[in-house]
Amino acid sequence: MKHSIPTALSIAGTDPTGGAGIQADLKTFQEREVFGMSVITSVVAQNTLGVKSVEHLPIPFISDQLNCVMSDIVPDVIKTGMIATSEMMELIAKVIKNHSIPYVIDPVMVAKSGDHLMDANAKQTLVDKLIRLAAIVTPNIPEAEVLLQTKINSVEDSENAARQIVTELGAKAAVVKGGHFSEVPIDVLYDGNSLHEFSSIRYATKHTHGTGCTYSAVIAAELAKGHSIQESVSIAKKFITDAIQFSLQLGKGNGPTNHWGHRLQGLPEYERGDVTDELSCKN
Ligand SMILES: Nc1ncnc2c1ncn2[C@@H]1O[C@H](COP(=O)(O)OP(=O)(O)OP(=O)(O)O)[C@@H](O)[C@H]1O
Ligand SMILES: Cc1ncc(CO)c(N)n1
Repeated sequence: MKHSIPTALSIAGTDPTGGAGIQADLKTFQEREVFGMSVITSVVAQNTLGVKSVEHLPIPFISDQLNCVMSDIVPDVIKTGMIATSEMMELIAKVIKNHSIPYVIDPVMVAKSGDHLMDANAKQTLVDKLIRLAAIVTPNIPEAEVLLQTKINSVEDSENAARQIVTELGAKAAVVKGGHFSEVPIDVLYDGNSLHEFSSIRYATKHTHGTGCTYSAVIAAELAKGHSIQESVSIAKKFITDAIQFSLQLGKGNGPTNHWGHRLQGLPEYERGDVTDELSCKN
């Protein structure tokens, strides 16, 4: 049954400080006016400084969570973030195959703090079992390098990588994010037909914890509304740029982005609350 409002399911790990993982996804879905749901794969004790410890939930319990959602409110889109083990990936692949729902993969491997969030041997399972089911895959540069066993040093390399994730690994589309480039953060999308570039200015800020989660959650939300891949990525790029620009200055390390930053664009400074405009900030 088609719902009256768009719905999105995030399957991912947690961030108790609220900037990444499931928490970032739900905040983003809400900002995009999509009803957000979540299935937790791993509970992560982390903050803006790093990861302290991780508890993977048992496979039968992840399966129960998935069944509860899928048997009751079938989402218009499914997004996965942190999936740490091959067993979790195999379970999720089965669920995705049983439904024809657009599937967004953020292939989370390593947190900004450098902590590993995916088992080394699960990387091959990701390629073998999940990538081919994706409507779009959203790797950052190090993740695209792992997926393709190649080096990415330029926008041209990103273009080749995005194309290869589609033609060789079987996803319908791929966007290679440019956050790890040292200069302009250019994201490169290959939608199965052509290449598209999305760029913004680079903010000299350390508050980029959860940018990838937030960005892919916007793409998922827009796909749930029926937008095209190209429109969805374009909206995601604007949303994340605003979220980085209007930083909250929270935490002792790499702080979270501002999920309501898009609402502050154009408002006079005195109406923005306690946020920092990274454009006028001397870092
Ligand atoms: N300093 C910055 N200024 C402007 N845009 C940025 C900056 N850093 C990242 N971005 C943009 O944010 C989005 C997410 O990219 P990024 O490469 O940071 O993802 P990520 O590494 O997966 O993030 P995370 O692992 O923290 O969730 C992309 O659109 C990227 O271009
Ligand atoms: C749970 C989780 N997912 C993704 C990331 C990457 O930002 C993170 N730090 N934590």
